[in-house]
Amino acid sequence: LLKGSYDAAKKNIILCIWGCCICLLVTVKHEEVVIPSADALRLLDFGFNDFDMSQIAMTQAVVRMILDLNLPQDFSVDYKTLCQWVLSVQKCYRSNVVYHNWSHALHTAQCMFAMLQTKELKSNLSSLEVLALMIASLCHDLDHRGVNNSYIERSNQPLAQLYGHSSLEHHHYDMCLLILNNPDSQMLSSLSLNEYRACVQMIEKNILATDLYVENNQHHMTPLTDVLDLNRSMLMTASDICAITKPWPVQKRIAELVATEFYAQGDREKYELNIQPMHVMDRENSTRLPHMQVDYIDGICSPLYEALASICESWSPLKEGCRRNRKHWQQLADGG
Ligand SMILES: CCCOc1ccc(S(=O)(=O)N2CCN(C)CC2)cc1-c1nc(CC)cc(=O)[nH]1
Ligand SMILES: [Zn+2]
Repeated sequence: LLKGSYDAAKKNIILCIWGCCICLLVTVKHEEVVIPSADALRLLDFGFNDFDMSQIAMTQAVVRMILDLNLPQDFSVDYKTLCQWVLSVQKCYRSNVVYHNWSHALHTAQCMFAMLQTKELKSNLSSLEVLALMIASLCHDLDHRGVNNSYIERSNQPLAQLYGHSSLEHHHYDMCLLILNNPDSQMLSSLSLNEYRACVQMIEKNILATDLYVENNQHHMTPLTDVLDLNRSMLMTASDICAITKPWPVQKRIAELVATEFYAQGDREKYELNIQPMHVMDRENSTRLPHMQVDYIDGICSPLYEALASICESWSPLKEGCRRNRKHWQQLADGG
């Protein structure tokens, strides 16, 4: 009897080892064969755009970026959880929003990835900081409705009741945590408690940093504010607004998407809320668009990209792209 059960047990063990090998092979093969390389997807190129990519290709691009940053190895994230997490994030962007959608999230994450992969940055950021920056880049506009904070506050949407200022950014962060804590997509499940706390705290700061129009004047920042926080929010903003640095045909097309979304909000303010929309959101001023873009570049974009290029030479393409687009917008503003 003993001998028999021993043989049966041995057979089971061999079977299950075989099983593991097979599924391991499939996983490795699956990962190796299906996900194109960063070069093939042009993920290291600041001129990257995802206009001609299918939903699947966009998912693969995110998986490739996370794999190339060694994050699954560093934080023992299994491949299935990684794919589930990416797909969940992708699903929580609204396809009926013309600008603040999954394509914008991918553009933001790809710019972050290209900056992170420069030799200067690779060395002096910890893997945990890189993880927090990539998660925040992908999640920073989750479930965006195509309207800004002031519309939400003035239209008394539930979100306004929920949060005071920066209501949208708080909502994006909450959605990000929701997905991270969902059993099938727990990317952070292997982190220690301290690592987890540090990571979600950085993710919150990174997402709140993308509220472009919050007063960032110095007296709000405590004198001891960690310079790295400032740098992290500079990296987040640089990635968030990277469309202004893209080749002119790409910048022109994205500006049209931004304008379409802004004017749709302006229309809703006029006809639903009976209030006068902000200058920027009123389609009556659409002839002023090139002037506004020049002001946008001079007021927000150039100072940021000039500063970044002075910190890290490899980021100069962002500054140059922004300068080229300013020339195009200035020509249009001059009636060119
Ligand atoms: C393209 C339609 C017009 O787009 C703009 C018009 C004005 C300004 S602004 O910096 O002068 N400023 C913003 C703060 N408001 C409170 C006052 C006005 C920015 C943009 C703009 N923003 C983004 C980021 C979403 C992308 C983009 O390409 N352009
Ligand atoms: Zn954004």
